[in-house]
Amino acid sequence: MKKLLIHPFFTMGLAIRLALIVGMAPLAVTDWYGPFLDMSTSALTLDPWSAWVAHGGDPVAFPYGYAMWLTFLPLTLISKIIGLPLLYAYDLTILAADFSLLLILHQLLPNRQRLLLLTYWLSPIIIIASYGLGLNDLIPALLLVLSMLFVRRVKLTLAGVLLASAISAKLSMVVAVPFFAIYLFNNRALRQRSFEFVSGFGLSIFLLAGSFLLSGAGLKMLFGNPEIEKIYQLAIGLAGNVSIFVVPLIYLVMLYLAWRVRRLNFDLFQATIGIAFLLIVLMTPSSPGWFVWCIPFLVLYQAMSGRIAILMVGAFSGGYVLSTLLLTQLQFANGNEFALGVALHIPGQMSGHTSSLLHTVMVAIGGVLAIRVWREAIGRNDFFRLSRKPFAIGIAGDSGAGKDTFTDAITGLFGEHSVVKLSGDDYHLWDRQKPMWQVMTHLNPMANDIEGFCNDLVSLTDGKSVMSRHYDHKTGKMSKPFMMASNDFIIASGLHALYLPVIRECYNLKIYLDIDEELRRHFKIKRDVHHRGHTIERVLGSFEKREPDSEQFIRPQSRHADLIISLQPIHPRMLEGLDDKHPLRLKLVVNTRNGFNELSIHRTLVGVCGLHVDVVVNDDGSDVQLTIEGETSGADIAMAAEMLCPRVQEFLDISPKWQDGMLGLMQLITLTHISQALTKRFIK
Ligand SMILES: Nc1ncnc2c1ncn2[C@@H]1O[C@H](COP(=O)(O)OP(=O)(O)OP(=O)(O)O)[C@@H](O)[C@H]1O
Ligand SMILES: O=C(CO)[C@H](O)[C@H](O)COP(=O)(O)O
Repeated sequence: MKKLLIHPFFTMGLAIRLALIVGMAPLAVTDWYGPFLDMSTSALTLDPWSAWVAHGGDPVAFPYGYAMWLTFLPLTLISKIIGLPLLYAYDLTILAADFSLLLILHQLLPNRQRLLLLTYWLSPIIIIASYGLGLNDLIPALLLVLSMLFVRRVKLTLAGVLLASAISAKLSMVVAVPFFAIYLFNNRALRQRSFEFVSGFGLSIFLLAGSFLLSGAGLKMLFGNPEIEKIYQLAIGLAGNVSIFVVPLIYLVMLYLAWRVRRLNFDLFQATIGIAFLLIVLMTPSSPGWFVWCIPFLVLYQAMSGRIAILMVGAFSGGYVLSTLLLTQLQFANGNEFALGVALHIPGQMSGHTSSLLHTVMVAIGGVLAIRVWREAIGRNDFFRLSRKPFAIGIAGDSGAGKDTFTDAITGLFGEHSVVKLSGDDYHLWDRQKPMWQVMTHLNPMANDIEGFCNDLVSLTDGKSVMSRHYDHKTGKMSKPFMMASNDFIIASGLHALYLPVIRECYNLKIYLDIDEELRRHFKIKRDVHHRGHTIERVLGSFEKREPDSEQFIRPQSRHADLIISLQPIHPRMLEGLDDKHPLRLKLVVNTRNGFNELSIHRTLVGVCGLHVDVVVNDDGSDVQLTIEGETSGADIAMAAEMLCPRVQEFLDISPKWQDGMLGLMQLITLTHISQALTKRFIK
């Protein structure tokens, strides 16, 4: 923040603001807001609107709710006590809101001080609307952006309270509500907690709007405000009295498009609200203050897009300055006035034409900006791609290799709400007691409905639901069929998950679990005896019986994997005479076929997790082998993941479950590969 405040652009913007606060006396403040605030603080009442109208005040003077009034109250009261002109109390409140908005944008765009100061703090739209014309649109804009920041930080109750306050400050902010609803509802992780937002929003609306609704005069001022009619002005007349209102039509289309994106990320969320505001402002004879609503969104867009966007917003702002000054007079504190049309000797009608021409240019630039925002923030977006097609991971390996354990660990990262699991065990052709198992093992593809597995996988990757059954390892029987819906992530695991070429085609990432054979037998014996009700003799017998099928059908699948993960004991003979008192000490050997960022992984695993890592890379850099040893915690692995794959962080659950030790490292390595595969999908 220090960097922001000592930058010359900050000083320049502040000096301009202070000069305007001293030098200007905008009519909106001297004729409307100032007198209203003066009267409302002379005799404090909970219904200043009725008191104002009863004293013969202009009904258009303060058509806002409690949030707006309460924002101005403290400095108005203080200035009355210390005898400062009320105009300063008003301007300083605006300045405080303005500075707060700068700081919030700084939170959203850390390390972009120069750009932020150039595009926000020196924005002529903010300066002219707020300090030249005295308009108060910064207050609702600040509350709205603050609400979005708290949504991003998953402080949803507070976000709801702030959105309700933004609407109370200015009814137009209601435009953003459906976008909040779509964002929260379509994002499964947030949907679980959306009641927090709803309760904060509902309670605040009840308190802020409920008491306002009791004020008949307040309601009249709000709904009698001619500004509201502006959204109906652009209309296409049909037969009789019926017209199509263009602005509501565009707004509804925007809502539909946002809804169609099944899962919005934060960039998409703020981009859609920004576009909605931009289009509404451009398609109406909007007040100069309305443009202020778009500025925070345009700042975020300029940060994302770069130079051309900055130039376009600069041209847009230039058009705003000229057209506003042609149509609106500036009022100075010393009683002088300034009208650009008069200064340039442009006759009244001409200045209207010139202003309309400028507005047309602004609509053209604004329209292009809206399309660019849509294209860049929405088209080039991981979530958008994910929403079109789920991300499918295939995990194959022998019985007891750890497929279910690993699947559950990956699910813990994304959250049960975002994952659908397809298990090969559910496609065994027969229940446990069927005689067919005397002649065939589960490892034989013929003993499984691999076609059914494949069809269901294809349907799920196509976003369709499937009818599935579950094989219960306790009873050895299949469950009744049930409906299984597709989801953002599909994890298909099984003995034959990489067996058929057509199955392999479905995956974005193919993994083979190549666990050390002794370790696999150790894990399987423990699990089958303790959890699946088998005798030790039967399990030992099954190893011999299954070995030929394992060699023929299971192990060759590793050839097709992008990533082979092998859990091994540190010493080859460590499992002999093992007891439960001494924990197993394991190492992880990872082989990847598509090359990956082994140098940064190496650095991070050593630096952040304190592990020992060996790296072997083949000649062309495509095959990489990592051997990882040591103890590490889930918290350290989470930190490493933030550094190694920042782009996938917003795919993760609100509180992703990172495992300690080797399982956590398997999660991390897999996440780096998911990130890589998503990037590939993004480039294609
Ligand atoms: N990474 C791991 N760390 C510690 N224990 C593990 C790990 N992977 C597997 N295990 C142990 O091995 C046992 C078998 O794992 P799991 O049930 O996940 O294997 P599977 O491949 O799904 O087996 P199956 O195909 O027979 O269902 C588990 O009960 C678990 O205790
Ligand atoms: O190989 C297996 C899973 O991959 C199992 O052995 C198979 O599912 C049969 O299970 P159970 O022995 O509990 O009936």
